[in-house]
Amino acid sequence: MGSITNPTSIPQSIREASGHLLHLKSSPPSIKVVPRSRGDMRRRVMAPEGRSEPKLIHGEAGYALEDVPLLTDYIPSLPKYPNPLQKNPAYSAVKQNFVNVDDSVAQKIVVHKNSPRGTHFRRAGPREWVYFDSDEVHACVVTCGGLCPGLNTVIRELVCGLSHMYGVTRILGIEGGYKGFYACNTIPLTPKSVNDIHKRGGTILGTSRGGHDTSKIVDSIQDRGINQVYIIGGDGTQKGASVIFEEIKRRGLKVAVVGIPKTIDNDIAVIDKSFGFDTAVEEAQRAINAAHVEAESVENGIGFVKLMGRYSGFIAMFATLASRDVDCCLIPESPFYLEGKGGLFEFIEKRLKENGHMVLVVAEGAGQELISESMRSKDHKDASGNKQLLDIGLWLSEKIKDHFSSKKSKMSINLKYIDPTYMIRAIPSNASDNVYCTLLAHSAIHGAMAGYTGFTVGPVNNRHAYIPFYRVTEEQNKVVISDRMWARLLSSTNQPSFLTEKDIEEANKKEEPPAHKFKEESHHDHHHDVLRVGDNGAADSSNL
Ligand SMILES: Nc1ncnc2c1ncn2[C@@H]1O[C@H](COP(=O)(O)OP(=O)(O)OP(=O)(O)O)[C@@H](O)[C@H]1O
Ligand SMILES: O=P(O)(O)OC[C@H]1O[C@](O)(CO)[C@@H](O)[C@@H]1O
Ligand SMILES: [Mg+2]
Repeated sequence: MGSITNPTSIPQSIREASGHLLHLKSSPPSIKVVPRSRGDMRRRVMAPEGRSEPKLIHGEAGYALEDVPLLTDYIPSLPKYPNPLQKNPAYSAVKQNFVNVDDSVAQKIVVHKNSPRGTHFRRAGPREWVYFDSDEVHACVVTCGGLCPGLNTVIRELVCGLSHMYGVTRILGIEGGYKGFYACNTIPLTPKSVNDIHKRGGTILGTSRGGHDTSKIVDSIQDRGINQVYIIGGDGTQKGASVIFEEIKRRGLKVAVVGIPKTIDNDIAVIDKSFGFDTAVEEAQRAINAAHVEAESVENGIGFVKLMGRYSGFIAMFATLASRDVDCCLIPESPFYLEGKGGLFEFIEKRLKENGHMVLVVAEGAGQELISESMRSKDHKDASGNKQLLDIGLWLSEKIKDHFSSKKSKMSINLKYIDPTYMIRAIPSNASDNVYCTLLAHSAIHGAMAGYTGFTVGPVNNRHAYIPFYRVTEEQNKVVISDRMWARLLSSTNQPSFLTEKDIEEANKKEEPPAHKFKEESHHDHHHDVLRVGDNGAADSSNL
């Protein structure tokens, strides 16, 4: 048995700092330094109205812990219990059952001799003491937003993990997303009922956009006596979870609110990558292969594939990098133009002359400004307030066809358009995503049992961590076109960047860190912050 420390015995400096921060009322400016005590530098970041103050603990050499709330922050005298994992046969041979209470995960792993240690998050994992007796737990699981491979695996692993690790018997599935709390049925979930759901795509609970009525949701949680809420969803869902946490805290309820990040677009900030992303990239290969076969079988064939990616072009970028058959990849983050020197039409003509065929991949959010210019369309939104995109695939296919069939062009082309967008997210998750989903679910459960709340769980540099909601909702994860990963794509496809000097300037400006981030970390390698897949984790762009 390893380091056994009471989870409430957070070091004095940390407890003082957290307590101090929690009780201060906000006022300008956005960052304030509170008095230092021996080597412990504490800095306070103001929260928007209605949101809890962040729990920030600063230590030596620029160390910063962005901690997550504990139920005991607002319910001080909660009883605690020894973690039942100590007696669990599955864990009997484990050398260190519990993570050290001081363990934290560094957000940046590429450092220089004199660079500050930077932001850290609390490491996920089981704690020696828990704040829920197993019989007392009444958990619920809800899935919100769009589909993503692996949703059913996470549901399964939450149910089996709660049951097998902590002996929990009362777990409720909320049907139909957030509005299901007050407008749909619930279903009891047991290890038996979820046994083989991971083999199916979609979510057995159903999902929805919109319908986030905080009071009704929290009323429902309170009325049903639910005390652990597991919320699986994307950036919008995590914002919703944050509001639910605040309301639960305001009412003083002993309810842990845990977010599990889900997004096929990989647009959630801080975490290495989202579950289902690898599966989606793999499935996209089938469409790209088909496009390639079609294109190379005819004269001047163009295989054109549209993939998902509303604001972030990760699926298109990674599907392109994985495939090697793609001649040009267009993503929302990188502007492009059609006509004239250096434009897309000129490149298509050149590539067709060289190779006789080509494959084009476009993320659905790419080139939206070009379409809206030409169509003068209205801004349509979905039920969650997300912008409804114009179909770049159909629009661009027509534009390419029109261009090459015009009198000006001396080349006739044969374009085949493939739109597999929903097919890549409606499938079950692959093996590695399944394992990832298990770790996410287990980390989420350990956190809730240990009394942590108001957090999203996820891997940061390959270590699972508890991340405060505000950190995953304040910005979206996007492909950074001034990073070397995008350069790798450009050199792999050998396509033009379509960027003007002005675009490059804009791209660099967009990398400015949010205003509240600490000075210590803002002056260096910020780009590592933004491109997790391929930048921060296993495939660190600067190491390849
Ligand atoms: N700012 C917000 N505050 C409260 N609830 C929100 C907010 N934004 C979104 N939600 C709620 O979260 C749920 C899911 O949001 P959304 O449809 O944007 O999907 P998502 O979670 O971002 O997933 P994805 O985009 O990956 O499909 C919806 O029920 C929506 O009402
Ligand atoms: O049609 P739906 O279900 O609203 O989902 C489409 C959107 O969901 C996502 O998969 C995730 O946000 C986007 O890529 C896509 O634009
Ligand atoms: Mg979203």
